[in-house]
Amino acid sequence: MPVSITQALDIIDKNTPVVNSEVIPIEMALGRVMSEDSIATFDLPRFDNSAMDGYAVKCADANSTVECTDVIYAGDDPQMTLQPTKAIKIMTGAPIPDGCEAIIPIENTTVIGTQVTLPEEIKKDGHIRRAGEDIKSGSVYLHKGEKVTAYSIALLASQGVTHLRVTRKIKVAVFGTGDELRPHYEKIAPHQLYNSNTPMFLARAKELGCEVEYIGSSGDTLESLTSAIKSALNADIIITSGGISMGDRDFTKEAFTNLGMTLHFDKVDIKPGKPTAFGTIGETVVINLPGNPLASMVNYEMFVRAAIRKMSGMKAHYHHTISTQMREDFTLRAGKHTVRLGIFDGETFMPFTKQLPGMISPLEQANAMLITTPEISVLEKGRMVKILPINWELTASQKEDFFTF
Ligand SMILES: Nc1nc2c(c(=O)[nH]1)N[C@H]1C(S)=C(S)[C@@H](COP(=O)(O)OP(=O)(O)OC[C@H]3O[C@@H](n4cnc5c(N)ncnc54)[C@H](O)[C@@H]3O)O[C@H]1N2
Ligand code: MOO
Repeated sequence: MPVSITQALDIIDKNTPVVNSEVIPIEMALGRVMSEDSIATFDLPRFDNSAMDGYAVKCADANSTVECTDVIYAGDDPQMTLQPTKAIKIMTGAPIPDGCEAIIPIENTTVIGTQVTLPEEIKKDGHIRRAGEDIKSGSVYLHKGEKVTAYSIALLASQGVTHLRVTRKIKVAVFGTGDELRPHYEKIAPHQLYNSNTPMFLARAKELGCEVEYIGSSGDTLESLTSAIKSALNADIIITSGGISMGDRDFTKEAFTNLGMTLHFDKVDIKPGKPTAFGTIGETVVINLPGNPLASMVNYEMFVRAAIRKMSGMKAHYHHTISTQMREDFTLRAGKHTVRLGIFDGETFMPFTKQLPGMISPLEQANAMLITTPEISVLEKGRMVKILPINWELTASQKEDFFTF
């Protein structure tokens, strides 16, 4: 019995372990997932400072002319106190002197020699950046389970952090099965075909932040499959394609089971990609995808991506959708949970009219997919639909329903 897409995702979630962690320099941490919270050890900004090049003044001196003989630069440690009827010239980022109540930007003053005429009104705290207004000492500024971005790195650097604990890179091993498959760098006979799935799996795993090992392709015999699997067993995730339906030489599942794989499901109620299987050998996750390129890509996006996110320790590891409208009317065959690839243009979504499980070109053009429930046979122009983006990561920390019905 096939499991539903939702059941399949639940099973993957439950049976996919999070990889262990390592400590690395922040410069190397881009795209990794935080294994612990980062707690601020000091306020940011660290001290009250000026947001403008201008004058440190007192509010009571508004609408008068004050004397200025001192100047404070960024990086100075000013041991001075501002007195009434005086101003101290100050640069952006410089610590404000004691007694300073506001900063007046240079362009709002009139300066003649040491005499500075101030505006009619001075707002208390104007143009002063207060210590801790960005991050308070002791607060959590990055959370366990978050992906490290360029901006997380900025925060870490601003706290003087050199290293952080993140989950290690996930090791993915990929291979295709089928005697007809040949690597793209060889000459082939007219009855053979190039293995396009394996390079696709490999590139996609890299895009998703994994380390990848290319096992190439295995023949259709049990022996050949067993040897390919054995050389992949040090991986965290093994992704294969082909050899999993009803054909006389479809031995993939058998070869994995012989090597100790617990099979958690071997069919999903999804079109295309019904023969998708998921198992585990110890801590290693195995996903057998169908050989048909479009079916394997769709189920990679649906299931492999979910497993990678879960394994990486991401808190927001569930698929997240965009709600949009149909660009034009679209008819499809009812009766199945169907995935349609298409293009989201920022306002509307339009599925491709030509999409068959063996095709490759739609994979390259699509940037999103839509999943319909069995009763749907037509999607009218303007109808609200939910889509899963392919080209960018949109994730949720709560499980979400992503079907269009
Ligand atoms: N009697 C039945 N036949 C089939 C069923 C079924 O339920 N009953 N399901 C069909 C469905 S749905 C799919 S999908 C395919 C899945 O088949 P396999 O996963 O066993 O894949 P293969 O038979 O090995 O190959 C299918 C197709 O894809 C091409 N292929 C395989 N690997 C690659 C690769 N690495 N790169 C490019 N192309 C690849 C292969 O040459 C075949 O054309 O089964 C249906 N049949
Ligand atoms: O999964 Mo198959 O590609 O549905 O025909």
